[in-house]
Amino acid sequence: MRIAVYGTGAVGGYYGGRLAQAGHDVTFIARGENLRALQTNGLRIDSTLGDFHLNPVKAVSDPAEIGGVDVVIPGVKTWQLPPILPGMAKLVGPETIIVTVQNGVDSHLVIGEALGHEHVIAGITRLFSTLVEPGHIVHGGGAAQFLIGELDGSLTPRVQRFYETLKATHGITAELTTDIQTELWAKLVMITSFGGVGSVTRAPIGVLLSVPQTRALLEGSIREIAAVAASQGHPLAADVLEKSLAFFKGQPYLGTSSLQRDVMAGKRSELDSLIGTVVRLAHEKNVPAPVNETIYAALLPTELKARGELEFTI
Ligand SMILES: NC(=O)C1=CN([C@@H]2O[C@H](COP(=O)(O)OP(=O)(O)OC[C@H]3O[C@@H](n4cnc5c(N)ncnc54)[C@H](OP(=O)(O)O)[C@@H]3O)[C@@H](O)[C@H]2O)C=CC1
Ligand SMILES: CC(C)(CO)C(=O)C(=O)O
Repeated sequence: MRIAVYGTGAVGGYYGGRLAQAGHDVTFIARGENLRALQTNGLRIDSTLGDFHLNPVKAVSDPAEIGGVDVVIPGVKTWQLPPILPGMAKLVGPETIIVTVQNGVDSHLVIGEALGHEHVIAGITRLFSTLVEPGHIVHGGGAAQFLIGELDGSLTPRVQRFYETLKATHGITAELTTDIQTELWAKLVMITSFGGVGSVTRAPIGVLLSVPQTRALLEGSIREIAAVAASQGHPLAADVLEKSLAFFKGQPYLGTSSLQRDVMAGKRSELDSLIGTVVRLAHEKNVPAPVNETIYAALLPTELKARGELEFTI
């Protein structure tokens, strides 16, 4: 299968690396030091599911050098998606599928509006991965899940084919769903509560669960987002709270989310596409969301600073 990974960071690099390791024709699109490292030393992945080093790898800066592929995996953060859409168009032929991996509930819409909804399959990834230095990814924790589904729920040959490809790939736990929209909301519940409470407290998940006050914040956030999901026509299972808490309990004591790691590093984060989306939709539908509103407000000053829209030093 011809695959292009647009944005070779923690997630795109991990899944693209595994697919390349399995023998697929994968080209990585990267920039800066990361591109230079990939072109010079290849892609190194240290993973609890087995370390590997791909050298050489196909890595370019300009998607026009690749042309149309079977599958595009955009590996960038949500706020980095709009600038890459013109480049992504160069990878898309009549049969190309674009499979999202982003947290949040609207990356598939952003891409679909620009490049055609018919090309987009939504995906959800669950893994703990970090680009620790250019060309070098560390995957910790357990399985690296990749759940995919057509947006209308149909089991088309193309979604089944990509599912079978993922399933046959070592280091990827593939899942196929007929209700990806609800799954996106279930993931939003989990990542936004975990990421939001972790970001304001600067504490890992083991601590958040063990301190009654922060556990109450987690639970309050989960309940609010579940109510927002229902208001959007995606009611979640009645046990969403229990399931989210069970997922958190299964994580290492020091586990953090990608949102929290970005906030703590002073980098621009996915605050707007995660907590911001919850707050905006709650307002629109008059759903009470005091926990998420407070977390959003508390994180906004440092987020604006990271975006260069506000300057302060203390
Ligand atoms: N990390 C994780 O464990 C998980 C992350 N996710 C989600 O996956 C998505 C990706 O996150 P993650 O992999 O952590 O992010 P990373 O920051 O590690 O990776 C994004 C990569 O895309 C590159 N990039 C951005 N814009 C461009 C561009 N115009 N041209 C070329 N390369 C570009 C970045 O380069 P540069 O550094 O130069 O900007 C970076 O290398 C997010 O939506 C996140 O929420 C989901 C589950 C787990
Ligand atoms: C759920 C979690 C924490 C791991 O997949 C995640 O999505 C993230 O870190 O962005």
